[in-house]
Amino acid sequence: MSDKSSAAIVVEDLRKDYGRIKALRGVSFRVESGELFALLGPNGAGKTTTIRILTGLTRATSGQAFIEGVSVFEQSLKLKRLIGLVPQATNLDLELTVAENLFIHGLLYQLKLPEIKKRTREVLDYIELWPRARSKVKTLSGGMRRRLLIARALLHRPQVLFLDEPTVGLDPHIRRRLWSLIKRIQRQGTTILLTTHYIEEAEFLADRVAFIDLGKIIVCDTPANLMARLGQFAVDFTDERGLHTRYFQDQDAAQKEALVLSGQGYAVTIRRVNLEDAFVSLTGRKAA
Ligand SMILES: Nc1ncnc2c1ncn2[C@@H]1O[C@H](COP(=O)(O)OP(=O)(O)OP(=O)(O)O)[C@@H](O)[C@H]1O
Repeated sequence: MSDKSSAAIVVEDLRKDYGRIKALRGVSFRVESGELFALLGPNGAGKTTTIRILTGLTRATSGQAFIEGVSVFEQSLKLKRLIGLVPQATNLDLELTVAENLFIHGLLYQLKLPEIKKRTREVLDYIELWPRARSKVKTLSGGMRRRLLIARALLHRPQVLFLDEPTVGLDPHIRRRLWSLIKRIQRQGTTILLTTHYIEEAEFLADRVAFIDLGKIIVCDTPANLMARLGQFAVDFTDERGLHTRYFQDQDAAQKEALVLSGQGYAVTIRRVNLEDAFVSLTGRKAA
């Protein structure tokens, strides 16, 4: 086995059964320090289960996991200080203000009062919500609440941040704003593991992507390598059975194929290969 202490996250053969449901069937991966790693997969693939295990919210049926060399299963208190979690559901106290929500989190993490005050200002400035510090959370928009969840997860300066479907249900422009915030957090040295079923989110954000389906990782690589497996160019055409795509390494070959197909009367499009092509060809279905 590789050295556990040099990676930010090491996961070895994780299995999780919920009764007869096998949510995870032997998941293994490694995330290097400072890396942004995406678990990409359809609903029910096992993404949230993986995050819940790695953040100590659920016990695995078997397997091992280490964060910064700390055993997730044996050193849960030490683990808590190392990690921050942005859950899928907005579990903020809606009746309390933005600052009060952060204050409670600071108390739970046993931060000293001056530290809580200082960090509240810092994280709210960081996510551009300081002017709303005294607003009740129920008056914030969905995008603001999502940013506040991120600020709360960063309050105690975690080394590893877990983001479970961080932009689900948000407008495209708010999603892009969150993407740049997530990139900024990574640039400041935080290791990030995020789950998503949006392919473009993984393609845009992740240094490496693991495709997960039915509780197993199918493939794990950089977006560029995953796409290069298919080629550089895709030729789409439609017939009575639906949409078909053929892949080519060079543009000339793609253009030749497109000419042949359009000569046969098909509507044809040539485009660059994207991560969705890689996902569909590996899993045989769409992520979302
Ligand atoms: N508490 C639970 N009890 C029983 N089955 C569960 C429980 N939590 C998850 N599952 C099942 O485990 C499998 C994996 O679920 P999980 O929530 O990890 O998937 P996911 O990839 O995060 O999907 P989603 O994007 O919908 O959250 C699914 O079949 C799900 O129904």
